[in-house]
Order: sequence, then C-alpha cells, then structure tokens
Amino acid sequence: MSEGQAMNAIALDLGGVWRRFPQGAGTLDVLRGVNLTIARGEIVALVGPSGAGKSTLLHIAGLLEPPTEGRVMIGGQQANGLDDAQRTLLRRAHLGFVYQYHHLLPEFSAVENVILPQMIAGVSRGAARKRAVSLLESMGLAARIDHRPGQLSGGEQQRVAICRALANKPALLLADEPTGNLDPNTSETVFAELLRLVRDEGLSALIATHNPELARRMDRMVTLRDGLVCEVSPA
Ligand SMILES: Nc1ncnc2c1ncn2[C@@H]1O[C@H](COP(=O)(O)OP(=O)(O)OP(=O)(O)O)[C@@H](O)[C@H]1O
Repeated sequence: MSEGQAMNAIALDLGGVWRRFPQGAGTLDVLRGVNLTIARGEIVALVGPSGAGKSTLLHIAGLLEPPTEGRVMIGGQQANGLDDAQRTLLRRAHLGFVYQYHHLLPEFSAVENVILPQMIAGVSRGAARKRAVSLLESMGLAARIDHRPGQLSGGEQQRVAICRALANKPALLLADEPTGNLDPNTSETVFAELLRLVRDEGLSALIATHNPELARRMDRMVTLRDGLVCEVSPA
C-alpha cells in the first residue's frame, strides 16, 4: 500500500485539538487536546454529558469552525491553513452532515433535495436522480419521493435528510443527535436505517448521541469529558 493509500484509509484524524472561547474576562477551554482517529468504514459514537463539547468537536471535524490549536485531517488531506474556498471543496468532497432538525429545502420535493447536492458536485441530473431514488427507496420512501418536506412526517423528513447527506458518498458522515427530535419508536427505526445505510455504503460516521442504547450499536464509543477523550470502549 502506498503512503497515499494508507493515509486515505483514515477518514478523520484529529490531533491535539483545542477549542477556546472567550468567557467574561477570561476564556473557556471546551476542547483541551483531543486526539481522535476514525478509519474508513468505522462508525463511532460520540457521547458525554451536556456541554462536554460534542457539537463543538463535530463543527471542527466538519470544517465549520477552526480549532484554536491542533491538527484536522479529512480523508488524508490536511485541513489546517486552507482558505474558505478550499475548505468548502474539501467539505463537499468528503463530508456529509445530519442534524437534529432536517434543514431540507421546503420548496423542493424529497427527491430534488437529494439530487441537488449531487448536481452541485458536478453529477449529471440523470445520474443524480437515479441515485436519489435508489437511496430514498432503500429508506422506505418510494411512495414519498415527490412530496415536499411539509407533506412528510418528522421521521420521513429525517430519512430524506440522511439520504441527502449520503448522496455524494462522503468518506465521513457527521451527525449531531440525528434522531433526537423524533419520538422514541421512530428514533429507533430511523437510527437503525441510518446505520444500515452507512454500513451498506461502506462509509464512516461520527455520531453524537445522548442515547446509550443507540451508542452501543456503533463500532466504538468515544466519551468526551472535561474537554478530553476520556474513554474509547468497544461498543
Ligand atoms: N460560540 C461559542 N461561544 C462561547 N461558548 C461556546 C460557543 N459554542 C459552544 N460554547 C460552549 O462550549 C461548551 C460545549 O458546548 P457544545 O454545544 O459543544 O456541547 P455538547 O456536548 O454538544 O452539549 P449538548 O449535549 O447539550 O448538545 C458549552 O459550555 C457551550 O456553552
């Protein structure tokens, strides 16, 4: 295996990541030297008490904000020091996001919401539609592809958001409480479908959750406490 291929076997590499916010007259160190590596194909749960820094870590891994200090590598590529345009390209090429709230475009249908990011990435409309329909069908939404988000249930909306996040086959899916907005039964079902799809597609994921049952279904559980990864246990 060449060095390039070996590096690409790593979806995410965070080294000595600090995140410091101003607080009153002083500062708040939310992350204090986090080290975390996620291999391609690995699904990792990010857990920890409220305020531990899970969302902050996901923002840094997602190149949405820079660390105060430390290394961020995505798919073997260095993210530190890139300008906005380069960061956007790296994000589009390698990352997918699912949030607690779906953030779908309300005036577009389900299938159009999944087609759009592919067309932005340069995929032809025909190929993008084919993949979008296939993803939506695999999430049980065959009869809903032409519905707008407002005509879908909360669970269906979140399924569409998951299909959209995976449309460009990101090396790494970042998800912040992806089913936290749903009732417990729907959350359970949608979460199982999310994991199945990520595994079927051979992708990696870092998923923040407060639900220990859901966390245990992943390959590895990373606990954040006091700004550090304090536990990496087999799930
Ligand atoms: N932009 C900011 N400015 C100042 N403080 C911030 C900022 N963003 C986050 N924080 C602080 O960082 C800490 C960690 O927040 P974060 O949202 O990352 O925690 P979390 O583990 O995701 O919490 P939860 O489980 O409740 O979502 C909190 O104390 C929060 O107030």
